[in-house]
Amino acid sequence: MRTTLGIDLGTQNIKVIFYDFELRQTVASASSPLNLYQDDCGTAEQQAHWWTKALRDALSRIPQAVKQSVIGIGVSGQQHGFVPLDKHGEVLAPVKLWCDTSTEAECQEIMERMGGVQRCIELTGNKIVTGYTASKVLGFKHRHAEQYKQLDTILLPHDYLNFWLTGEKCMEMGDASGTGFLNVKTREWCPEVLQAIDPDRDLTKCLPTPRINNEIIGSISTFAAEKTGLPVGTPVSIGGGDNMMGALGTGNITPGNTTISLGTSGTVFAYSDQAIIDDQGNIAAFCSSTGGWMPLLCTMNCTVTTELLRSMLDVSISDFDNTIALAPAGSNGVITLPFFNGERTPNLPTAKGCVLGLDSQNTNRENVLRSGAEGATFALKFGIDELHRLGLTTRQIVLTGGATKSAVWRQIVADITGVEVNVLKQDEGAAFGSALQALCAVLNKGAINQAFLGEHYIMDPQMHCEPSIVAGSVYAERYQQYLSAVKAISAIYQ
Ligand SMILES: Nc1ncnc2c1ncn2[C@@H]1O[C@H](COP(=O)(O)OP(=O)(O)O)[C@@H](O)[C@H]1O
Ligand SMILES: O=C(CO)[C@@H](O)[C@H](O)COP(=O)(O)O
Repeated sequence: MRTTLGIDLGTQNIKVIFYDFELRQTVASASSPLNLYQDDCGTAEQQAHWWTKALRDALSRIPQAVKQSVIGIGVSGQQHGFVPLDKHGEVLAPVKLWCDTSTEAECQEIMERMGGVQRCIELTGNKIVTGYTASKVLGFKHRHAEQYKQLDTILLPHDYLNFWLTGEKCMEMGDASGTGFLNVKTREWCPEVLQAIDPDRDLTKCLPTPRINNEIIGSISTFAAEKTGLPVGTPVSIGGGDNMMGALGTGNITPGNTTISLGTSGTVFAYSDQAIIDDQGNIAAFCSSTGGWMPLLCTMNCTVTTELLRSMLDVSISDFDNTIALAPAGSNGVITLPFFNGERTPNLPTAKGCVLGLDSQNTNRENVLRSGAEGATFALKFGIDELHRLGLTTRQIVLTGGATKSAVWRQIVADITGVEVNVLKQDEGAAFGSALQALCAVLNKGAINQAFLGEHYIMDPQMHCEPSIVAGSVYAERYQQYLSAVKAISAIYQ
């Protein structure tokens, strides 16, 4: 048996999958949950050592024979988080995550110093929105002046795991494009943003050069081998942001494909062989990890919404589908605006979740819970519309992320978007993508192409969903109501 290991550092859990590339199947997998520290000022943090502990925990449940079969390892991770290291490689502070909105004032401060939002988009391809790394670095400077002086290296979450596994500090172009300080057109750090963060210091000295090739960055150190049971010397590929690895793991490596991820965040993204810059700033102009670009819309409240409602309504995950199946498409008029953690798109960092349309007849668990899944999906339908506005097309949607396991939610995606939905047999897109990247790095000289990978993308016919015309017409009307409701509450939360 020969496998590659894909590791995905998500927000709610870390997953490991061992992919037997000869049999084309996952032979072992495990996940371990992660805590998240949040407060009512928008803070969302994790400790970097929680990640390594969870990784060790997940790997401890994999048989040693499977671990010995690994010929390459790839790491995927939640984007944007800021891991500040001192010169000894020690982490200086808790990691502010992609969903931390506490540095919204710093987003504004950076863009004002750069000459405004449009200038920022002109220089980097993106505006600095809540969650991107740039504002977290300035927030760190403001609030932890002493530790900021000791800042030696800026890493992103998956870079930190790479560092822990191999001792190498590096960055990958796709994940680097989510910092806010990369010019996505030239693929170089943008001096104007870095100076807006700190005019007195050359922050490029804290940044590893972003790498564009899917190369091997190092190998499992003796230290990491002792902690994890992985064979010392196993090659580790560069990895990438979870959406970039999700693109690779859902076959989204050529134009014309669309992926939706139903995870803690909701994302919708496409592949493009040229930079797609949105002057309205709804679609992020990220780089892909496969040499192109990855226009993406991210919402901060996808399964966040269903988890909160599920917990309030006391519905177990195994009863989730049965419960929401009791409500019809459109949830009998209940509409949830899912902004429980504030929101990035629409740009409403201080917004709150709102449940609208309740009356004496429709106030029940099934309508409210289903409206949560529908609201989170309306937010992603907006992403599809925005991609179309920028000239991209959608032939099919490949779904990934934890909630892909919900058959009812899969159908909701097809019905709201009006597009057929497919799921790969290897449905853990980000973990699978990093396992495939490791495979390409070890056996295909880093080249990622359909010719080498095509045979690994196997659709699961049982997960396929065709859009329903009847449900689609209910949703078309409800979507317009959703958009009007977002507009109405924007006035309250702006
Ligand atoms: N059967 C299911 N039905 C609905 N939602 C599910 C189901 N299984 C998992 N989920 C959701 O998926 C979430 C985890 O998604 P995942 O993509 O792993 O998140 P992340 O990568 O952000 O940590 C869970 O918290 C849960 O809300
Ligand atoms: O911020 C973004 C994308 O811009 C998020 O998609 C994060 O990358 C977190 O992903 P999940 O934990 O939901 O997988």
